[in-house]
Amino acid sequence: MNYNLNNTDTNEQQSTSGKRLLKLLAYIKTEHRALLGVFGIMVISQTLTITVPYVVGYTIDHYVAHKDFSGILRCAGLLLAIFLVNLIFAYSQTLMMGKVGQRMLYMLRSALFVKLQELPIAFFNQNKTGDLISRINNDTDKMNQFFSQSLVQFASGIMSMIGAGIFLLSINWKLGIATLTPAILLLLFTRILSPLVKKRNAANMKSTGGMSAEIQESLSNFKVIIAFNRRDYFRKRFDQVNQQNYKTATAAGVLNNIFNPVFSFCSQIAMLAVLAYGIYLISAGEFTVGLLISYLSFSTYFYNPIRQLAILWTNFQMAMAGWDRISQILELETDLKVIPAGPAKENAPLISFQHVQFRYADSKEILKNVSFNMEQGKTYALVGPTGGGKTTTASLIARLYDPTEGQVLLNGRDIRSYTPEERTRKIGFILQEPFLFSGTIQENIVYGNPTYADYSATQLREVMEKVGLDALLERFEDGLATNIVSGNDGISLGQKQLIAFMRAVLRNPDLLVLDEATANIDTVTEQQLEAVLKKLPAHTTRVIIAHRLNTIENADEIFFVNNGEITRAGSFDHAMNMLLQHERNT
Ligand SMILES: Nc1ncnc2c1ncn2[C@@H]1O[C@H](COP(=O)(O)OP(=O)(O)OP(=O)(O)O)[C@@H](O)[C@H]1O
Repeated sequence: MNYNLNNTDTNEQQSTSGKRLLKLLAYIKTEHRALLGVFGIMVISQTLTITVPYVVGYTIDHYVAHKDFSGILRCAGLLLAIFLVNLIFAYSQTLMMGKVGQRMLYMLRSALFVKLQELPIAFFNQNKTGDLISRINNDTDKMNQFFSQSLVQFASGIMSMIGAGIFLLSINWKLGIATLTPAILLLLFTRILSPLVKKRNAANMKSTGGMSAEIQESLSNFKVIIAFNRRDYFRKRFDQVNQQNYKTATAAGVLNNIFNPVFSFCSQIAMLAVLAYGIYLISAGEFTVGLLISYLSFSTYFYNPIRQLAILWTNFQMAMAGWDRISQILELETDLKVIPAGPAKENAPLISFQHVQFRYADSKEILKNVSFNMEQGKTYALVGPTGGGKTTTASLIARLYDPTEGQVLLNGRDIRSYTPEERTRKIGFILQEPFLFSGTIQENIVYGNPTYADYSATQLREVMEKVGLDALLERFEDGLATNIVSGNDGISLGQKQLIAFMRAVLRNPDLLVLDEATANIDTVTEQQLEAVLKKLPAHTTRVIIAHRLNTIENADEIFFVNNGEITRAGSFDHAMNMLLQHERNT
């Protein structure tokens, strides 16, 4: 399945953006109370604000003209009251929307993180970590900025425009039309440019994601870069993505910034129209000075929000481009679905590959029509040349991927019919490069193991002594309390493999897969590890992938994995002959 987020068809993206917007509304639905509250406050505050120019005009025509100072004072008092109420309203709105924005940020980041936990390994193979981090950090923040800062201004701007528009048309419809005509041109201008603005902002976010991926890649490989003196190479690569980001940011900026001056110009033209036509109407005796002053204020109330809307529209476009990138992840479904369990075959082997074919996305066929069985309690070894397909076979046994064709059966039942919990309880997998997270060894080895999650260090040690893991624990100075820092060098690869080994054995699985699990371990420790393997319950099946041949000497059966085929290699000597034969032929 194609999980590549940067390789989706842009047409497909555009056609679904309406649906995505609906999904965003579904997210906002949980905030409906806060949004309704803010909206209510906004309606009152805008209604009050819109009366201000009218009160000013009325004061000029009725009190200023007749030098009625008490009337002027009463009006000034009324205006002060309106301003104070609006001050309180504005503060409450900002506070409420700030919280809505933060809650949205929290919700979106959680939803993204949960989704990432659900997605299969193929997704992580096809996408760069840096780009994913950029989506979780930067793109969600664009949405937060829009909701916490821009949405209120956006909505109150529109309300102010509607109110001012009504006043402008009702006071004098001819003057009203003259004032509003430039706004219609602006609307057309915005409609024409908006798709391009969104596209350029999306391109900019994509290149920010690319830059983040580049930084992540070079920081996580800095030792190799220094060891091979490849600093210049990576500097050039970074320079390329940085330049690309600069170009896309400039291209987006050119369009983002075009609205403000054009909008200002149109509002100035509208003012000019009001002044010219208004003065003409006054001289013809059809209008008063007070009304003209009210009119000028109303046109400001109409055009000022438009100018703000230009900026807010850009923020909206950026938020939407961010939302597109976020919802691309949220919409993904894992293709490793749990299917309904069919009847299990009786007396079935533990693992059975039936006509299995497999290819990675965009790769050639890695396994071609492969069939074999693995029985309970036996030890199997997978041998073969580098890149032959051993890890791939083990990954299919653990259902890290599904076969492209054919079936993998676990205890006679399609492996796809087991829930991830059932499957991981049955199958333990020690990867070539084990994953450890920051915490103590104890936390790392009871990871995902509910049986020992609440055990004290002493209780856990007792369990480990019974299965012979205590000898391995002694390799660490502070035993179970030894601190691990993920991604840090305080621990060797061999030590990491030991911890992963202890973690897998403690889960007491029916099937234990060791993928090069002893490749970085000294011979003495390897013997200790073998002793633990021998002490495993009789029903435990072991699948060992190893290049070091002594590791597989005691296997009950050896499979030779090469060129898409898996062949029973029979005895150890026969397997060695096959390997040697292969080396001679290549
Ligand atoms: N995530 C992936 N995406 C695409 N191709 C892959 C991926 N992982 C492995 N391959 C390809 O699949 C083939 C088999 O790889 P695999 O890791 O299974 O071999 P292996 O026998 O375990 O090799 P090694 O002994 O070096 O560990 C190789 O050609 C490899 O390039």
